[in-house]
Amino acid sequence: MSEPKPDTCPAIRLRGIAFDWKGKHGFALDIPQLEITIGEKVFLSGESGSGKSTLLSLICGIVTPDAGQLEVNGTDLTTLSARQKDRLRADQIGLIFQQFNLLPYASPLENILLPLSFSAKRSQRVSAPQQEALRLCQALGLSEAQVSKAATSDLSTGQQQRVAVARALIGGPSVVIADEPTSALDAASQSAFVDLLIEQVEAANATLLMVSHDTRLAQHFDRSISMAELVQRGDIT
Ligand SMILES: Nc1ncnc2c1ncn2[C@@H]1O[C@H](COP(=O)(O)OP(=O)(O)OP(=O)(O)O)[C@@H](O)[C@H]1O
Repeated sequence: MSEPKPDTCPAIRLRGIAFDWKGKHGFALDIPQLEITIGEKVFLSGESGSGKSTLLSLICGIVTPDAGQLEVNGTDLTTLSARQKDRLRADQIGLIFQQFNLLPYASPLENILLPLSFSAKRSQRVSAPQQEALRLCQALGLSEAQVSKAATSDLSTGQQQRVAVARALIGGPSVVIADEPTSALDAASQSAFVDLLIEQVEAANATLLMVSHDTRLAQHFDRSISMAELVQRGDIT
């Protein structure tokens, strides 16, 4: 179930998605269609509160649509149990959060290796985990001394962001989802960080969907879409 299908199906495919956060003033999201092909790097923008994070949560299987189809590598998440969705997410999706969600008192290396303990599939793809973590860190501009620090909270914001990327990429997930990963960085570092992220996503042959408010970053991507476009007329690939 949780192995990517080897054919030409899109990495992400949504059809007729309807979702609302239940409650008195529940926010509703309707997305006629969205298709992201394997290896594509897509930039997603939208006003605050337009539903970007909600859409990412749907794609990751964290929340379930009320209607429609939502496929990741050809598997329709709406047909899976909660446990199967957790497995698919652990095996196939690398996540980078706005606030990094790193364990502050664990070392950077321990943080990076964490996804391997949640996914046998990702673990199997890495024969020497420590070396692979160091290789990723080196590619992302983190020195061995920085990665070897006792606590991740001892690193700078930019360094922690790189740790978060290495954690998302380890074990070769086929899809990388990044929610405002540059918001804690200064303007000068943002562009360089996105270049680095894209370079590593390409090296891993992964698909990238990144959310940001900063539309200047869109130029680094294969395609840029906005929530307004998605919701009003659907996404045409
Ligand atoms: N867990 C939740 N429960 C109820 N409502 C929620 C929840 N998460 C988000 N919402 C609501 O859904 C709407 C869209 O929020 P979402 O975080 O998806 O937007 P966003 O475009 O990512 O915003 P921002 O750019 O400010 O992060 C908001 O009205 C928000 O209050």
